[in-house]
Amino acid sequence: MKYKVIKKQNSGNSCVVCGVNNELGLKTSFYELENGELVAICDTKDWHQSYPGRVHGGMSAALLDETIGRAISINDETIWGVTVSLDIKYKKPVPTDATIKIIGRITSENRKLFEGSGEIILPSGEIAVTATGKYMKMPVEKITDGELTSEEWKHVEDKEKLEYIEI
Ligand SMILES: CCCCC/C=C\C/C=C\C/C=C\C/C=C\CCCC(=O)SCCNC(=O)CCNC(=O)[C@H](O)C(C)(C)COP(=O)(O)OP(=O)(O)OC[C@H]1O[C@@H](n2cnc3c(N)ncnc32)[C@H](O)[C@@H]1OP(=O)(O)O
Repeated sequence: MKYKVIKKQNSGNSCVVCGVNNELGLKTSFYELENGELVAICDTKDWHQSYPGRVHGGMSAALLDETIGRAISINDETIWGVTVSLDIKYKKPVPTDATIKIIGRITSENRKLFEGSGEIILPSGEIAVTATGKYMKMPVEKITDGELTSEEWKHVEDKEKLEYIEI
């Protein structure tokens, strides 16, 4: 199904998942959709492998962790969190040199914690990895011991603006 993109989220600078200046990272982009979910898109590379041709399970976990963790900011971009637990199920190999999508959503929230779920979707449309995660809400100044500078957290325009994403 095709969903309208409501907003592209900001990118980090050095983050292994979303950092635009991390040459070995996944350089993932995140889009808020009309259905209230977050979708991430990235190109897996040879240097993200465990076995040849297969993305390292830790990279898949990092992608799901960040996608679920970012989904909380769809309704309030001042909420940040740190992961307290993450449960991953690897159902199919994720190939290197592929464009993959990662979906994340929030399933529950209270004053201190939030929980969510997500999936990695292969180019074929098959679900390769699923996850559930729990996060503790924390002000960004407490997470980083620093300021949220425009270098560390910025809007990056796509070469071609994505209007819709097919999931
Ligand atoms: C400045 C620039 C920044 C720009 C950022 C750029 C790029 C970043 C990329 C993306 C950013 C966007 C969003 C991404 C979101 C997620 C992505 C990945 C996030 C991570 O990659 S993050 C790394 C891994 N993660 C950690 O690094 C956490 C390490 N850990 C701790 O730091 C502590 O563990 C802490 C603080 C969590 C708790 O410590 P604490 O001392 O406060 O804990 P304490 O025991 O006192 O618990 C207090 C109350 O929480 C309850 N509680 C605790 N744990 C619980 C659990 N598991 N389940 C249920 N309840 C729990 C207790 O029951 C108690 O409740 P009560 O008060 O009611 O008794």
